[in-house]
Amino acid sequence: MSLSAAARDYSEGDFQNIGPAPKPPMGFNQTQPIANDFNKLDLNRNLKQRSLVSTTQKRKSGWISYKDDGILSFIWQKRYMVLSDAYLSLYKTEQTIRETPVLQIPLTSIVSVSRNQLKQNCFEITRSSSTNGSTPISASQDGSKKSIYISTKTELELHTWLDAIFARCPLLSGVSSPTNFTHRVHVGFDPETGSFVGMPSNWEKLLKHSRITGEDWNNNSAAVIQVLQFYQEYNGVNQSNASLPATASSGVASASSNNLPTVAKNNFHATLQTNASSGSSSGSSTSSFSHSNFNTSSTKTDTTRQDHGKNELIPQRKPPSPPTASSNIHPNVEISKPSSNTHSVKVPPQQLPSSQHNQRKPLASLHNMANPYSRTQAGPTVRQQVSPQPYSQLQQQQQPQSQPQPKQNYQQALQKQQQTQQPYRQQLPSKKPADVPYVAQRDANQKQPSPQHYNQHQYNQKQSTQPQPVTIPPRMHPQRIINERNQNQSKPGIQPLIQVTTSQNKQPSPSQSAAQIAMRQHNNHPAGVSKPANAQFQPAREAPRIADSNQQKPVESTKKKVSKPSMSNAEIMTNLKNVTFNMDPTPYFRMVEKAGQGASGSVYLAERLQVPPYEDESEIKKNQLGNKVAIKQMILSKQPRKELIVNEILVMKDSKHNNIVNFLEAYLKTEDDLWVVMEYMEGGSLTDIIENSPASSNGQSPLTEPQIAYLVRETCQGLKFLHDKHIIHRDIKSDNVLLDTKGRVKITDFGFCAKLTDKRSKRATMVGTPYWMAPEVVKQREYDEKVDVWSLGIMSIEMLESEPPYLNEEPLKALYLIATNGTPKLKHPEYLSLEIKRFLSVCLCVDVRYRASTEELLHHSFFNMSCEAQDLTPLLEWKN
Ligand SMILES: Nc1ncnc2c1ncn2[C@@H]1O[C@H](COP(=O)(O)OP(=O)(O)OP(=O)(O)O)[C@@H](O)[C@H]1O
Repeated sequence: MSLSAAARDYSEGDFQNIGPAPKPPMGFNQTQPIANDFNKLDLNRNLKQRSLVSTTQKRKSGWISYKDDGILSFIWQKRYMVLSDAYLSLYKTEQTIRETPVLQIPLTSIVSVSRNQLKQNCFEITRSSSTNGSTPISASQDGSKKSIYISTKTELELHTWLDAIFARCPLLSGVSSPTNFTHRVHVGFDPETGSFVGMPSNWEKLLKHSRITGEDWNNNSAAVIQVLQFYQEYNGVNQSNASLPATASSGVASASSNNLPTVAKNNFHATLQTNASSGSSSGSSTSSFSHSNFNTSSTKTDTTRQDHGKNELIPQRKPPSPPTASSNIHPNVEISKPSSNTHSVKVPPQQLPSSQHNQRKPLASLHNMANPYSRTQAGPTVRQQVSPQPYSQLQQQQQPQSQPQPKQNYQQALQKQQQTQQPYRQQLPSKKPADVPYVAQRDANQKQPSPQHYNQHQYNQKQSTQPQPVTIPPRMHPQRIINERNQNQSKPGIQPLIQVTTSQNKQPSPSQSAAQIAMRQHNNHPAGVSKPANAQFQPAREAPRIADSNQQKPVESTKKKVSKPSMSNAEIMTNLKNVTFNMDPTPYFRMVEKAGQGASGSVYLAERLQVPPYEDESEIKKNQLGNKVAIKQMILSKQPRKELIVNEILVMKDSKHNNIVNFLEAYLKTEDDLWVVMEYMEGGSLTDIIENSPASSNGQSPLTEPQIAYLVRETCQGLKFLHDKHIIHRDIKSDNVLLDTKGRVKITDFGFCAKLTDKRSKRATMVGTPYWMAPEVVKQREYDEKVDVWSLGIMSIEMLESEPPYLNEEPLKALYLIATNGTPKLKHPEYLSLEIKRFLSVCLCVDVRYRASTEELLHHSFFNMSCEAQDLTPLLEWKN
């Protein structure tokens, strides 16, 4: 098929989002309302005829310990307790329930049930002996009261017994005393007040600041609940999120997800159940709200089970950029605008999160800008089929891949780009894309897919509306989160990596042994090395980031709540000492300048002055003298998660690859002062490149497609290396990709890496940075290496659009959008080549089965247009 013929095959259905909206949670509220059973009580039954409890009548039974207040009151006896509609009976054994019980209490005689501290999981049942079982009396008619004490094995059993007894005793209110009670809340959105009603107060506060609207709620209330759960888990320990009121954070912090809030949505409102034991719901009220506008589709949803775990919000490196009017809303994302009759949440300006008051760069109007992607029209002629089948199969169906001829393609690409850019500049202001037939907007020579080739797996190409004047905000570093929710003392989320290496330590591999032995030897090395002249150099560790001019506040100003460490300090230090030299490295380096500021420490450019005394045993050779190195200095006592640092060193040490920042050595200068020496990447991070690209300032895409192809391919090679070792990076984004002056590209920041093992081939921990997170992570499903592929796709969008999708949104809203929108939409797909869109479609495929692996990606035709390393030089000029 010719390219132009293929172009005609485009239809409106092409490039639709791949994945369906997530199923809302279900399984919520397993407990039947007490009232249901209570209503079933038949008090007029002839109780005497029912002195023996038949098994069919039995409502609940089980072993308990029992003691009464009579002569045997000091003995706890094991009994089999049976609750029927009329009696609470105690039997010696389960087999004797057809015989006369040891004790039988008519439920009509029970005047109170309450918890008791006599024993663990104990409650007291008080009955009035003046009742005969047929004539209920009120508790106030007390004749002589008798108590028995019941103790259950577990707290849970206790609660289920209490609930069951309360539900069947006519003299009790039908509502147990608060033990493990739950709030049942009808939730809705009141368009008149512009606020959510019936929410637990902490959620209400979160929503208020999230820009999640009533419309969002209508569209997918389950997803809102899901992201609230997600968000509360990691914000539970977040004190750094300026956008959250303190009360909200703290309230959420204590929230338990035992009873998952889940939506069982009816026409007008959803019912939430939150665990009251959290205390976070105290401010919530049971209320109902209904409004005709909420007549949305009713969906019974499935529940994503959440486990308790540790959460951590890594400090915000830059606050999320503030939303400004409509301009910051992604043109393809429908977000209702606040108005009196819409469902938007009204947030008074004074209540806006502090981040929303941030100053912003002057913004360019899209109407006045040239092709925003400054793309090339060139591309290989190899067609790639994308259909709903595993990516590996898709690849086999493709035409054989020719060997990439990057240089040639790049030159063609540049040529075409020069030819095509100008027309776009002319075209944009006058023509509304929506008014122009889609195909007509594209280069007639550009090859087009047939609808069947794209099926659901292509990028959303159709512009539903005319592009709004889009403002490109200064790039803000978003929050990074880690939530090892399955973590516990014995099974911390990152432990596998450490364990693996520990076992490697026992049987060192040839490549490792020398350094390991050297390090061990030097662990006891006295630090009394004389300081050279430059040793007084003491970099200001707390200084604001210098390589990042957009940073609004010093990273140190955001505090992390220290979650319970998964390893003891001593264990961490032992692990750390195994991978570091225990000595003062100051004589060996000359600090040149500060190169950057991270959350955990400052990074310095340094020059290697001397070969340390362990030269024989290490890989450091004399010819490395004078070499530039990067030294990351960290104060250990300031690290909330020291094990992440150990993790990072272990991964780096073990990952020698052209596309991974090379770890050189690490020093424990003192017990508190850690220096990690690595190769210096003078080009800075990809984020810097994007921000400083000359094209961005013209309102164009910061990088060209050939440049993107090169950068993504290099990153993908590094990722493949990690994935081959079953390591997931989990925080792929432009901030974590560094360049040197020769245009070499390397992945860094391995603190969040996780190792997949045979036993644990999937992960379920919430780790990463929200905007780059794959939907399966947001939805707290199990995931594998392909989360990095998703993030790689998002990183490609950063290079096209200067920022990841939803960056202007509050993190909570962004999570909602990731969960519900699935594959994000491009701002201007019409200016992109088919290859990059195909590439993005296989990276950003919601269904993980159809998402490409890094191995598969490396054969993608998109990389055929890759430029050469030296072609990145213009992008690095800003550093000079
Ligand atoms: N090897 C390196 N060469 C040159 N510059 C580097 C190197 N490593 C880091 N930097 C610079 O230092 C900055 C901070 O790096 P770091 O890895 O500490 O960042 P972070 O990921 O934000 O923090 P952390 O890893 O502590 O959470 C980077 O943005 C980069 O500009």
